[in-house]
Amino acid sequence: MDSKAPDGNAEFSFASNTPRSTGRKGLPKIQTQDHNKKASDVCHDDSGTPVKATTIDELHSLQRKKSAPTTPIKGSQGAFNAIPEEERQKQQVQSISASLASLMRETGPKLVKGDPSRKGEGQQISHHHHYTPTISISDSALKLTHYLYNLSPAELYEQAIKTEKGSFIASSGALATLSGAKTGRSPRDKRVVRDETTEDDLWWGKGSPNIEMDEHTFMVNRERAVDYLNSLDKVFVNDQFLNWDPENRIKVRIVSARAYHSLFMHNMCIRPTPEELEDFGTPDFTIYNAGQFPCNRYTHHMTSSTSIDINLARKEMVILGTQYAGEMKKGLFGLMHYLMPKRQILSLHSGCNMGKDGDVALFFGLSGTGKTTLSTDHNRYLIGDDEHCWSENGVSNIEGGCYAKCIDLSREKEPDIWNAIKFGTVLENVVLDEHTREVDYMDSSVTENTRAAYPIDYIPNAKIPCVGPHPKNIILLACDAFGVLPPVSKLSLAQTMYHFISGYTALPGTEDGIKEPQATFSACFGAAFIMMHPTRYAAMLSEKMQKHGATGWLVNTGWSGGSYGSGKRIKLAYTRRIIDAIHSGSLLNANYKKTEVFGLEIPTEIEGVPFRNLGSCEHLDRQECIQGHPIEAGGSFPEEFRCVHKL
Ligand SMILES: Nc1ncnc2c1ncn2[C@@H]1O[C@H](COP(=O)(O)OP(=O)(O)OP(=O)(O)O)[C@@H](O)[C@H]1O
Ligand SMILES: O=C([O-])CC(=O)C(=O)O
Ligand SMILES: [Ca+2]
Ligand SMILES: [Mn+2]
Repeated sequence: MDSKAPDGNAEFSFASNTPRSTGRKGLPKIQTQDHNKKASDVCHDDSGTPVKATTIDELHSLQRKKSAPTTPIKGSQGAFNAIPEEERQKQQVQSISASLASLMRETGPKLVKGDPSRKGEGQQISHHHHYTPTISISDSALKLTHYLYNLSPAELYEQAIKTEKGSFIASSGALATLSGAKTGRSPRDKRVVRDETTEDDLWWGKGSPNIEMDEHTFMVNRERAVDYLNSLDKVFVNDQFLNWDPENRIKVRIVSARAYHSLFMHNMCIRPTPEELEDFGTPDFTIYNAGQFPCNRYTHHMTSSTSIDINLARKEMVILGTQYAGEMKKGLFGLMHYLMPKRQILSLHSGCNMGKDGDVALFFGLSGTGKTTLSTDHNRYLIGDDEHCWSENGVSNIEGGCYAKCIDLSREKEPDIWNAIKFGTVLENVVLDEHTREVDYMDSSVTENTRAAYPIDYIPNAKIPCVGPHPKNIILLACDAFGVLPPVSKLSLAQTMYHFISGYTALPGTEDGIKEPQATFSACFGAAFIMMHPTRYAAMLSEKMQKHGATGWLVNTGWSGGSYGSGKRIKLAYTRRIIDAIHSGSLLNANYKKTEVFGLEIPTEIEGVPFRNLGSCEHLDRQECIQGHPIEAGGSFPEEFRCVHKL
């Protein structure tokens, strides 16, 4: 990465990276009529060229074209140290066998690549083993496990629809699916192995998100997950990357039972090119997702049927008893919160975008405060919506996709997210019309925490590769249901650190079982994911902000001047204008006054934001109060209306 301004710098130049935003010149015209065609050429049912197949099976085999290799197969090109395709397949089977091996038994698993229901359709059966579907083998040592490796979205759709109840193709083309009983993360069931490696490095005890577990218990759960996965007909394997910073890229393998999980991770992690996949080798970290299978409550430490276990020494994570896909995403984020600070790189629960002049903004905030919504800005380049690293070289996205909340989603307010919900996108726990398969985003019958997971390039102005220079603005988002915080305030470095460490928000949570708004203080705006003590991250943030001259802001995306129940949430359109004024630099130069309560610097006015005293609820518009309070005639600003809400 390079931290220079975009002018003339390929790394940050947009023209080559965003062809979608430019005009589509030079596309061939579609021929709708062939004027040379004579009337006698008109096709009749029996006059077409017959299909080149004599049986139905042959016809079906014609339907599937063999993908041309995207890179020449090196072996056949006579390259020197190239591995022949057959050898590469053998290595892949060995690598995945090693991942799925029981640590207690000497035999197995016996792996076969391909779909068990499509025997003979071009699947590669590993040497010696032959699938014998007529014999039902109960002995795990003899049973074969099929694995489906880095399937494409289309293949994963088919798998999901064939075998996972609750999978539907929504009218938009997205794959609608259910995550089962858990529709949010389970932070009370997130455990981390405490051993010599982690004893001193990690944050333990009161306030820490890391519930400790011992190595032995981890192995019990690991074995349980591996046995479960091997007992299935087939498992999905994804080999992918984390972190767009090439120097700090992490290789991850996800072994899962559901096509939904495989597609989710396909979208959320960085997708390797075929060339990169050839050299993938051994993963740096492996997730075993056996979420349909519970943990055993007789097992030490288990307090429910759910356990999400991280073992940093073994570089493994085991998921039992929850199918909520966000556990995988956030489990890997936890890993980055451990690995990156060890390399002096700050990991951040933040969104990130960049203006046309290369000015980068970070958006911190707890779940639901607006990181995804506000970083997805049609006038700026999206670097990422949720997880980033800030290194000596600048910022890089950890992920390859976005995970947007979609409750009450509308095309008008969030057009880019709306348009990203199309073929390939996973739509979790939404409600759809049983006939038209149209999604009702207002419907929270399954959960308030409905989600869409899509590859970042589904956003037209995504910045690929997802890296950028050092941030200029650090925007702390708080969704304040109590209406205490002003809509925006400028922070000193000390105030930024104070708010970063306390991480205040009050909104309906993502986490399982929390539905009513409640005040939350979550260190680093993501205490559930940090691994070390919050001051460690805060110190790095402070140091980086000082070094690169970044300005801190506190933006309230919730209620202001009146609490939840007595008004409405601040309109997204107004929040966007506040954010625009931060990006443009106009807010930096505005007039400020200090509030008595927090000593916060509050701008006296913001262009396009119809309220005058930003610290109280005299917030008026020509037509309405920003918070939806009733208005009456006779106010002094802007002309004649006044909000009647009394503080
Ligand atoms: N004034 C506002 N500012 C930002 N978001 C708002 C505002 N009013 C309503 N919203 C809604 O709040 C939600 C913010 O969710 P968003 O997905 O951006 O959260 P997030 O911070 O990315 O959370 P997570 O970390 O869980 O992904 C969206 O549904 C958005 O439409
Ligand atoms: O992890 C999830 O479920 C969604 C998310 O981004 C968060 O909660 O911060
Ligand atoms: Ca988000
Ligand atoms: Mn998040």
